Parts: sequence; structure tokens; C-alpha cells
Amino acid sequence: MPPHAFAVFTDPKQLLLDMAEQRSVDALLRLIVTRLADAPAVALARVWLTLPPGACDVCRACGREPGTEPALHLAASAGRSVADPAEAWDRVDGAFHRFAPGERKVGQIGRSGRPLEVPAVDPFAPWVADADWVRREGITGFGGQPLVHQGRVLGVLAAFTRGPLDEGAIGWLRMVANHAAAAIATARAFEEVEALRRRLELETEYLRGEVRAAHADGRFVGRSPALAAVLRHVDLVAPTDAAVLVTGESGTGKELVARELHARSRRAGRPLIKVNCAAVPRDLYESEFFGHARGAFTGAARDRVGRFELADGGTLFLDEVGEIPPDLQPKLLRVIQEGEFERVGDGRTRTADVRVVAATNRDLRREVAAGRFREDLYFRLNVFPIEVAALRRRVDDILPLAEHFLAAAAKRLGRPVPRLTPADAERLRRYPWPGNVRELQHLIERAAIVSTGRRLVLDVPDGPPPAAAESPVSLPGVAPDRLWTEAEFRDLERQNLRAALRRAAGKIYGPGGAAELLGLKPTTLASRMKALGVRPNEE
Ligand SMILES: Nc1ncnc2c1ncn2[C@@H]1O[C@H](COP(=O)(O)OP(=O)(O)OP(=O)(O)O)[C@@H](O)[C@H]1O
Repeated sequence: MPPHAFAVFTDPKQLLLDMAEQRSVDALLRLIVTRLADAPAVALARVWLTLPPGACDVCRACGREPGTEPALHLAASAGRSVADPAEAWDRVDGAFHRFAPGERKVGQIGRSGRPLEVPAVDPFAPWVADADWVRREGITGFGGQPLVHQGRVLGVLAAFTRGPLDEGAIGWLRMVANHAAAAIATARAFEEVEALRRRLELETEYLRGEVRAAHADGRFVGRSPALAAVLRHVDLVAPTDAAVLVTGESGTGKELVARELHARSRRAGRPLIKVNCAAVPRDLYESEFFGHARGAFTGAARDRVGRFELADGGTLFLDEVGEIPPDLQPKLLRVIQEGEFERVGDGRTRTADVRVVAATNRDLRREVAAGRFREDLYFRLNVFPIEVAALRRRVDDILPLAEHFLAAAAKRLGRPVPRLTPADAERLRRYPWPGNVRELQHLIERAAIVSTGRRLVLDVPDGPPPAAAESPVSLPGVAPDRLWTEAEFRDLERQNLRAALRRAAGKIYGPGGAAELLGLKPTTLASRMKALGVRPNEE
């Protein structure tokens, strides 16, 4: 079948080869419609995909009703207007975005699974949706093909042409549609594997955290007035169902506070479920929180229960709550206010009785002022605030904590507990602990491992005395009142991450890793690196 004067593809064989290379459905569909639209004879090329109710991002973004049955949703579009060359025909959210089964020509192709061609379009035919458009644009042909794979109609490919649509063109369209259906199935399989891999990573990280938490004895150690005040607040608010916002620098013990709140509440017999909001990939947020129905999106191989449902009757701990993307915040507000939510791709409204404890090391009020965090959500989360002070502000806790971690590490290693000398104690008290209790814990655990005799080999960095660490953060060479734009700030953060990774020779986790240098959780660092496009071993 050689290409000819009214070819719908300028180089169909190349297109078939290129299609086979695609690993994502979006890229595949864009490739098909743009190649079709490249042919002079094609005015508009479109692909609609069959999606279950509630699974279409475009419909969700436009606030359209999800409907009750699978429908065809426009997923890719390309073309050129001759009447108004400035008009964009690549949008997918217009009037013909969705067709129910059997609705108009596209819906008929979807329902019957059979092609429908109109070689010479009559603008006055009853099926023509917009006669004006057909005349204005000189549309003379329509070719619609079902995308069928293993007996299922995955979607519809359609081309509106200028010039008659002959057998040759229809033949190519058919062949491309057949290949497209197989390529969509393959790309979906790839996306599914990728989504499963990411989910597995997330689950592994979650379970690691749970194992760590189970190993820790969960006891609060310390004798500072600041810690005593925190425990008084925990006692006061634990028995109520009030939402609690725990604030404080990274590693100060916010998660421990959340666990204690749960343990002392009437929900203690039910689960405490944790979500590290910084570690959830952006496109998985909604499913992570609310669950999804099988087939709701590529990668959704089976129904999945979200964290809210898992926490029903118990407590949901939202760690790093400041990282929740703005588009998910209204949904979170709704479930906190009304206890109602829907799984992705499932129209049924569900309920969950959940107490929310959130934690953040960001200044959420500043995030609200900057428009990155909804004020109403902030007030909902912050019914009862608890602030955990940085370790350098409660120097009295340092030695009891060090002794506690030392005893625990020695027990794990099956060794006698080494002694802290007065000189060690003084070094520990003088160091400002930018990574707070977590940094102290890691340092002591390292020391316990390397110290085989009775004497402890402590490697405390030479830090400034605590008083110096109290001064406000300032960057060398930068005026204190210098303001940074968001882009500059992100760039600074990127540079900072790169510097830490270089110093740690690309290592993220563990002692001497970049996460430790920055006083961040490794999962938080990994997600920031992803968000900022930083790789571990860049030059
Ligand atoms: N007062 C304390 N007594 C005993 N262990 C503590 C205390 N405070 C913190 N820890 C331990 O220090 C480590 C860090 O604490 P945690 O994970 O609660 O900090 P966080 O503030 O939630 O950190 P991030 O902001 O990075 O999530 C944990 O292993 C925790 O058990």
C-alpha cells in the first residue's frame, strides 16, 4: 500500500516503527495524532480512550460528573484550522471530550467495535455535529477506527480529512489502529510495572519505618522543662479527638509525639497509620490517601484501600504535611471535615472515622501566606498545636538521650555498655545538633559499633557552642534582608543538595550519607531530589 495523494500518513511505515518504541500511553497517542495531522490531507486527528467512571483526569479537573458506565474520553488531538490558523486543536478538554457508548459516531464505533467511514461528508447530514465547522474548514472525509485488543475496545482513532478518503487511506488507518491497540496494551503494561515498582518502594520504606518504630521502645527520654511541657500537652489532648499539629525541626521527635498521642487515646486498640507526604510520588497522592478501583489508571491492577480507610477507627499520622500538593488539599479538607471520600475511579462515597495528627518542619503559616497551603486546611489541622523544641534548646536532654541510645545499641550488639567520660559528655553538650535527636542517635549507634573495648570512641564534630547556633540562619555573603524568588530558592536548594551529594560521594542513606549531612530523612531527600531533578552522581 504505497502512500498516495490523499495519504493520511506521510510515512506510515516509520510511524509503525516509532509506535513500537513508546513506553507511555500519552506519548504514544501524541505520536499517532501528530503524525496523522502532519499529512496535508488530514484536518484533525483524535484518539479517545475507554475509561471507567471517575478515571478521567480532564473530567475531574473540569468538575464533570463521573457518570455511571465506561465512556470514551478524548486523550490526544492534533490538527490545523484553515479558517483560523491561530486556533489550537490539540486541546483535549473541549465540547467533544466525552462520548457515552453509542453516542454520535465515535460512541457508535466504541460500542460496536466496528469502523465507520464517511468518504464524502455532507455538512447537512443529520449526524454532523457542527455543520458550520465542517463547511468553514473544508472537511470532506471522516474515518473512525476502533482500537481493539484481545476483543476489548480500548478506544477510537478518528481522522477528519480535507479531500476524499479513499480505500488506500482507509487501509492505512486500519493498520495503524490495529498496531495502536497493541501498542497501548504494551505501554500500559510498562506503566503498570513502573507504578508497581514505585508502589513497592513506597511500601518497603513504610514497612522499614514500622520496623524501626517497633524496635524503638517508644519511651520519651529527657528531663528538660521543654520536653516535660510537650508531655503535659500530649496528656491533655490525647483522650480527645482533636486534630493535632506537631511542629519542630527534622529529627526532634515529632513522630514519637504522634505515636504517644495515639497510644494514650481511646483509639489505641485500632491502627496508627502513617503517610510520609514527602515520599509519595505526585501522581499517586490521591490513590495513596483514598485508594483506587481496579483499572482506574494504568498500574491499578487491583482495587486498593487508601490510608484513610486503613486508619478507620484509629489515627492517621500525616508526616511532612506541608508537602501535600495544592490540588489535593481540598479533598483532604473534605475528608477531615466530613469524613467522606471516594476511591480514584470509583464513584461510591465512603466514610472513615479518623483522627488526624499532622507534623511538619516547615513554617505552615508562611506557606499559607505564600499561597502554597490552604488556610482552611491549616486551621483544621492546627486545632491543637504542639511544638517540639530543637535539641540545642534543651541541652538537658542530650546526656540522658545519649545514655539511652548507648544502652539500647549495646544490648542489640550483645556487648557491655561503654561509659561516657566527662569529656565526651561535655563535647556532646556543646555540639549544636542540627539533625537533632536523630543525629545524636546515629552518632551514638555508630560509636557503639566501632567501640569494641570499654572505652567509647566518640566522633562528635567540632561545632560552635550552642549560643552561636541560636543565631538566625544567614547565608555567607548575602544581605540578611535579601528576598529570594521561588525559582531562585529552588535553585539554591538544588545547589545545596548537589553539594551534599558530592560530599557524600553520591550516597543518600546511612552514616555520612547526604540525608544525614542535611539533617533530612533519606526518603524526604530522595523525593526532593526527584522534584528538583537532582541525580545522586552528577558532576
Ligand atoms: N525524647 C526522645 N526520647 C527517645 N527517643 C527519641 C526522642 N526524641 C526523638 N527520639 C528518636 O529520634 C529519632 C527521630 O525522631 P522522630 O522520627 O520522631 O523525629 P521527627 O521530628 O518526626 O523527624 P522528621 O521531621 O524528620 O520526620 C527516632 O528514632 C525517635 O525514636
